[in-house]
Formats: sequence, structure tokens, C-alpha cells
Amino acid sequence: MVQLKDIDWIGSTVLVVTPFVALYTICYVPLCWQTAVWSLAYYYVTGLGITAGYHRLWSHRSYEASKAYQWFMAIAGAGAVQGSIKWWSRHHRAHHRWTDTDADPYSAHLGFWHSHFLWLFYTEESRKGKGKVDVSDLNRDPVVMWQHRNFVPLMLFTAFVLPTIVAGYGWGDWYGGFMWAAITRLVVVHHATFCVNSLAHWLGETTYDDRHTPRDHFLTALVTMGEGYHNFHHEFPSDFRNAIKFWQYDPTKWLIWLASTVGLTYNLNMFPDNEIQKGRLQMEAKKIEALKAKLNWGVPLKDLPSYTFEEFRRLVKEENRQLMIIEGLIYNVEEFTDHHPGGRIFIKSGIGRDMTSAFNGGVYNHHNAARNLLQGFRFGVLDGDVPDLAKSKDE
Ligand code: HEM
Ligand SMILES: [Fe+2]
Ligand SMILES: [Fe+2]
Repeated sequence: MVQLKDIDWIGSTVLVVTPFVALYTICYVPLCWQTAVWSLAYYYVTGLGITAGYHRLWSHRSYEASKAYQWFMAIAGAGAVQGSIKWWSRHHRAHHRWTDTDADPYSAHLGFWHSHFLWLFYTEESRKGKGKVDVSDLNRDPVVMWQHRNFVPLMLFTAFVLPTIVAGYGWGDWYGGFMWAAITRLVVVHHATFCVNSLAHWLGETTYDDRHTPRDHFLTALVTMGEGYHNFHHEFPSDFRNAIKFWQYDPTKWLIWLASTVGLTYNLNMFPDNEIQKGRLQMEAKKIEALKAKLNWGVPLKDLPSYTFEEFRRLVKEENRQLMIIEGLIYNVEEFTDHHPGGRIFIKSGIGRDMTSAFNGGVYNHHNAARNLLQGFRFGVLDGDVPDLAKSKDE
């Protein structure tokens, strides 16, 4: 049962009120083209601060970056109002380490909306999902610690003051700057990021591993600046990419790569392709096995009764069974005689005999289809040898 003292009132008020302000803005606040361009640009700056900075650089250390790049990401990310790098990365590492368990701060098993943002409505003490993780590298990181100590004023400035004064001094749109570039932009960045924890654990393919909830989907990638190939990401979190094909929609990966061409980022980590392909093929094979299990492959060999050649002959002669031997197995062909594409006569001539060599090319070398059909006619296993006289000849 949720108690009032468990609610983080400041956090939840921000999360509840801002979407309504954004809705009001969309309906009633005029949008000039300069503010529209600025809001969109600032959406990308702050969003990438989270995806390229908070997430792929600091939470996963999937590449390294120059100090200038780090400062930029630390400041840009603060404008997305998602806590400090240190706070964010701690939870995120726990999410990876403890995915889908009670120690996962945004476990998808607690429901879509919990993983989306309801988890943020609880105070730090009352929140579930406090799996332990190592954050010693973050505690030693001067940029991370500076951002952590100065987070509140930095966040207020980058999230609200900066977007407003740019539009205000730039083209006189103070009100629009605040309502669009600050608030509405913030709400979009918020829910885009939140989708990585909700939508990306709910919609799409389990390309590399299906034991956990993360999934790959282009639509999630579209709203999350490329974080939507989430099954890949959970499988290979130390890879700076979320989508491995260069053309797959992952602007975060493109930015990191672009920055590397001018030396701002380096040591971009890529998981060996051989390992990535292994995982993908294993999952493909698993899907194929599941489809194969739906087909009739005949009675398993271990469940078939055994007959000696004499017993086989007796069944044919005295009980008039339509049996034939091929490669050590006895087949019941009574349903098949009239349907044999090669004609009735060939089947009739094989009753009571071993037709291995005729079947395999002596008369006609059968296709795979014929071998598959055989499985459905399994009758028994031949115990012992076949006398030469009962064998088909190679002509
Ligand atoms: C129960 C056992 C058999 C099954 C399930 C079977 C099945 C088939 C099937 C599905 C085909 C179509 C083509 C292909 O898939 O290869 C075929 C063609 C043929 N079968 Fe069989 N067959 C059996 C036994 C035999 C035997 C014992 C003979 C010969 C003594 C024979 C002679 C032929 C010939 C000559 C053709 C070619 C017909 C043509 O293309 O004109 N089959 N059989
Ligand atoms: Fe995840
Ligand atoms: Fe991650």
C-alpha cells in the first residue's frame, strides 16, 4: 500500500504539472518559427545530453571523450531535468545489472507505467529496486562530481533560464521561449527518455536474447534518439551503438562517431561482430525450432517397436500389411500406394521387401520431400539383417 510519506512530492508535482502546461502551450501559446526551430534544436541538445552523455558515456563507459565534450554533455544533460549524472547512472546500472527483478529500479514486470515514470513518484527511501552497483568510477570523475554538487542551479539555468533568454534576447519571444523551448521541450524530452524504460521493454523483437523484457523496435528508436534497439543494448551495453547497421536510426551513435572524427571522442567500443551474430542466429534457430515443433515429424525412433525380418514377413504374408523396409526402418505404405507420384506399381512391387537401394537411386533417387513423407509412415525398426534375396536391385 502506498503511503503519503512515500511520495516524492516535488518530483511527482513536476511530472504531473508539466505535461498539462505543455498541453496548454500547444493549444494556446503562439509559436513563431524562430522559437520552433530553437525548441527543436534544444530538444536534441538536451536529449543527446542524456543518450550520448548520461547513458552511453557515463553509465556504460562505451567510449571515451575529451574534457570539452564531457563538460558540454554534463551541462546539456542537466537541461533534461533527470537528476545528476551520478544519480541517473546509479539507477541505470542497477537496471542493467538486475533487469526485470525486484532490484531493478524500473522493472518492466511492475507494469508499463511504473517503468515509464511512476517509479519516480516515490522517495528514494521508499522506492523499490535498490540493487547494489559499483559507481566508484563516477565518484572519482571530476566532471560528474562537479555536476552532482551544482545540479540544482545548473538544472534550473539550463532547463528554464537559458531556453527563455535565448528566445527573449534573440527575437523578443520571452513568453514563447519559456512555454515552448523550456516547458514543452522538457516534457517531450522527459517522455522520450522514459520510453526507453517502458516502450523499449514492451514493443518489438527479442533479436539476441528472449529471457528478459528488452526489445528492438524502430518506432522506439525514432522517439528515443536511437535507444530503441534495446534488446541489442541490454545484450551488449558496452557497445557505443544501439543499432549495428550504420544506416539504422541511431542519431546518438552518429553523433558519437562524428565527434570521434574531430578527436572529441575516442576508443569507441564495439562488441565483436562474431559474438553479435552468434546471439542473433541462436535466437533465429530457437524460433525455427518452435515452428518445427508444430509439424508432425513422425513417431520418434526410440518409440518404435522392433521386428525381425521374419516377423516383418509374417505381418505382410499372413496379416496382409503393406510394409516395406528402407534403411533399417519398416514403413506402412497402405495409405500411400494410390498417391505415390512415381505410380502404384513401384510401391506394390516393394511390399515385403527392402527397397533401400531402389529408393536411393537404384530406380529413382528420391527428393527430400519423399524422405520427409517417409517419416509419417514409420511402423517399426528392423531388428537384424535382411536376407539378400529380399533386397531391391540396383537397376
Ligand atoms: C514409401 C516409400 C516412398 C515414398 C514416400 C516415395 C515418394 C515419392 C515422391 C514424393 C516422389 C516425387 C518426386 C520426389 O519427391 O523425389 C516419388 C517419385 C518416384 N518414386 Fe517414389 N516413393 C517411395 C517409394 C518408391 C519406390 C520403392 C520406388 C521404386 C521401386 C519408387 C520410385 C519412384 C519413381 C521412379 C519416381 C519418379 C517418378 C517420375 O518423376 O516420373 N518410389 N516418390
Ligand atoms: Fe532497459
Ligand atoms: Fe543502458
